[in-house]
Amino acid sequence: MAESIFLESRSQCSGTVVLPGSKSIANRALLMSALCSEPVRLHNLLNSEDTEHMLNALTALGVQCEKVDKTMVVTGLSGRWKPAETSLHLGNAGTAMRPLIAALASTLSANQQVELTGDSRMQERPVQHLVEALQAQGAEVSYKKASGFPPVLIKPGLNAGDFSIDGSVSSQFISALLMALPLLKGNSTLTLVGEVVSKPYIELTLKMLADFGIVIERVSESRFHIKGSQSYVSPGNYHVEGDASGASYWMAAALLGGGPVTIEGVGAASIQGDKAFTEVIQAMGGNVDMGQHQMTVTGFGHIKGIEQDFNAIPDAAMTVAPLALFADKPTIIRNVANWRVKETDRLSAMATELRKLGAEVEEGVDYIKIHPVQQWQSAEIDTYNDHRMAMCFSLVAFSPVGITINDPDCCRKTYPTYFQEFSRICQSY
Ligand SMILES: O=C(O)C1=C[C@@H](OP(=O)(O)O)[C@@H](O)[C@H](O)C1
Ligand SMILES: C=C(OP(=O)(O)O)C(=O)O
Repeated sequence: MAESIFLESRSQCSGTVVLPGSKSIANRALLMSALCSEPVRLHNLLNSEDTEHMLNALTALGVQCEKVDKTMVVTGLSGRWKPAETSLHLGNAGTAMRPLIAALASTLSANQQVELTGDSRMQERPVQHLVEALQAQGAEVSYKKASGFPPVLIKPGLNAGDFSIDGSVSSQFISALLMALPLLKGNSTLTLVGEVVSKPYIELTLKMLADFGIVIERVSESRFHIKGSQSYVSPGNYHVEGDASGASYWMAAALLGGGPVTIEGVGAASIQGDKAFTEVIQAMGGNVDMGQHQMTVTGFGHIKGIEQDFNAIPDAAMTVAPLALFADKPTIIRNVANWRVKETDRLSAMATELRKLGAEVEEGVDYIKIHPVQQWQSAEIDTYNDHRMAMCFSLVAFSPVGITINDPDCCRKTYPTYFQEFSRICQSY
């Protein structure tokens, strides 16, 4: 794709979008399948940079991943990885890095060691809480560069026992432990400490673990009992539902462009927390007709500013920012401090780029307040190698001035076909 793309001013959006598979579900399903001993046929697996990294890593560990028609057939090794020593490059895929740290620490056998590394941004994204939780139970995980960040070297040595994990920076640390601890010899407990963020992703992990035959006993909101020596059991076939975070852009486009837009792949039956973005769309003035696995969104030409705690849906929350530019009053996106440790510092990047359009923006430690634009300025938007920055700012095409987006191709992390789809359903007349 071009280095930048100019999206001319649009006024309408209608049609049907079939969502690609969810990144969060795809990378969990790949890892869980790799931990089975019988094949799993994964349907509607997302094909994107983040899933490529997980697939390549599992393949390097000896897992057979074979594309048969539209299905990915994964034949796992129950954690009996093949190489004695290897280094795995995981790009900037948090859903690969964090779960693999814990899974490998739990399964490597004597004389095996694995280095996990990633791109330059991954080397700035924290893993300290997870690594400390593992080290406290004997894991040999060491930092190869900066303390607290990838790359890490993992050796065997982790024991079952009483684990405690700080969940205030990333829920991925908790998901990682929930997936890994059942593999240890011996029973464990897991206690969550700190103000846990992104909670629905923990529920997603628990639901998927149950689908793969793993039993986790939740004794309270923040405490789990986890039996050891469990085996992941192949469900045979596993369907990856559409990406609910990706759906947020089409819901927003329908709100701005009137709709109706039918979004297929996510509905009331979804197991992803980001389906709650439908409530945000309604609060901002849209209508959502929910089916079990799809929805239809309509807008009415009036967008309401909102103030809300978005801690539970940090990814979809970014989509509120471009909508706020068109609203009738200021919008405040609250409690999103961990935006700062994702693909880029999203609070800072969002404030900088929104201001280029003529918006008055206040950036707090853990919030952003966005005033509606009075006078649109045409701008060239930088995307910071952050797929969500690129996808969010496409929505500014509904302004009278259109929008230029630099490096739109960074959306390949989770949604490679995004801009083709955008041009297909968002029209200029
Ligand atoms: O577990 C997951 O699949 C994810 C959890 C969230 O991260 P944090 O828990 O770090 O907020 C989310 O932002 C990320 O895109 C995917
Ligand atoms: C934070 C994100 O990704 P990751 O899975 O790398 O954490 C995201 O997709 O918005």
